[in-house]
Amino acid sequence: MGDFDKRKEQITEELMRAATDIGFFQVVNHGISQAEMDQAFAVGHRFLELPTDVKRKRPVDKSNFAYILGYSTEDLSVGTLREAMFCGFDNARMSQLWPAEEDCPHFKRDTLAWMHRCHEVTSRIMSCFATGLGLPEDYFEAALDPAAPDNQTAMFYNHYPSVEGKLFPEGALRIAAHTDFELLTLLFQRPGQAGLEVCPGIAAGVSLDKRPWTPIDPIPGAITINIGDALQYWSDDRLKSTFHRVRMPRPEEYKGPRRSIAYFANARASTILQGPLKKYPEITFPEILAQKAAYREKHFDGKDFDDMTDEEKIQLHGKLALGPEFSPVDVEGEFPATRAAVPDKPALQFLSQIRKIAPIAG
Ligand SMILES: O=C(O)CCC(=O)C(=O)O
Ligand SMILES: [Fe+2]
Repeated sequence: MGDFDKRKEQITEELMRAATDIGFFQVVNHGISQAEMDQAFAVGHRFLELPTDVKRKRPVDKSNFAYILGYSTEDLSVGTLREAMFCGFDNARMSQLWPAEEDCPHFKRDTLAWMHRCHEVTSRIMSCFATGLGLPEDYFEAALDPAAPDNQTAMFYNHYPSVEGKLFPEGALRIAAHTDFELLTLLFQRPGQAGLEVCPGIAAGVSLDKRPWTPIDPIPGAITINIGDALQYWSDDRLKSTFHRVRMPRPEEYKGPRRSIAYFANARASTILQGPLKKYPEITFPEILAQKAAYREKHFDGKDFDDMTDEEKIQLHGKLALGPEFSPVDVEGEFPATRAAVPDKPALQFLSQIRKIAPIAG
């Protein structure tokens, strides 16, 4: 992305090609230095290495849709955990969740500075997508505004504990196959800590494990970027939200702790999403989640996302995130398609089940 202003047209073309085809890509010369990335990992470390009781002073807050904040551990398959600190921009909810200065000096200052750097990259990429979709280049800008009280962007400092010496079944995963819900994910990986894989081109009727998974190995200095469900919706399915997962290390691979940072850029809760082609009805992000939740209740009897078969996951993604059959009518009865009528609770339950957030044991 170097010489962005001069090369914007070419960069837009390349980003559109990657996003309309695979939906996952890596960018370099994006303006964030290796030193800044290392510093961000160090800040995340500084918090995640605190004693558990200190971290638990800022327990995860799931009170708002997909926008979860605070310290969480997730109970994943085979008894492994991902622990993470979820941070938002400096709004009312987040203000309760910053660690105390004496527990983790400068965490808030450093994290916010880092999130603003991620916002700058996001902003440039989204301006390219706006142009590529035939919209004014600042089309997405207001939806991403870090200062808006209903901003829903979250940045995760992730830690997947070491699996050294642990036994796990073949095919075990550190994160099961899923698509991201939001607009755009910026993922920062550590060299030598592989495991992320993608499976583009999902179509209902084809099981995930019957399709080839392609590794997205860390490239020093690069940012791995993917489209989320909300942007697929907002782009009339032109930009693709793609299934991905993190697999366990193979016998010959590094098995120590795995760290990543994920910046989930999201539209403000009040943003009305509808693509220029008007393929789908106007909707807000919280409503997308409510629709998914209702669909899941109706068709999968409230089944936990991690317990779904691949086929069911694909169905849920295809039908509701966004596939051609998407329509509020899918959930008629339970969810009138009026904005004010959509309750937030089912979406919330749905999300917490998908992410399987559970308090740390012991
Ligand atoms: O940690 C990673 O490499 C991927 C994380 C991820 O896919 C997610 O949190 O949605
Ligand atoms: Fe993801």
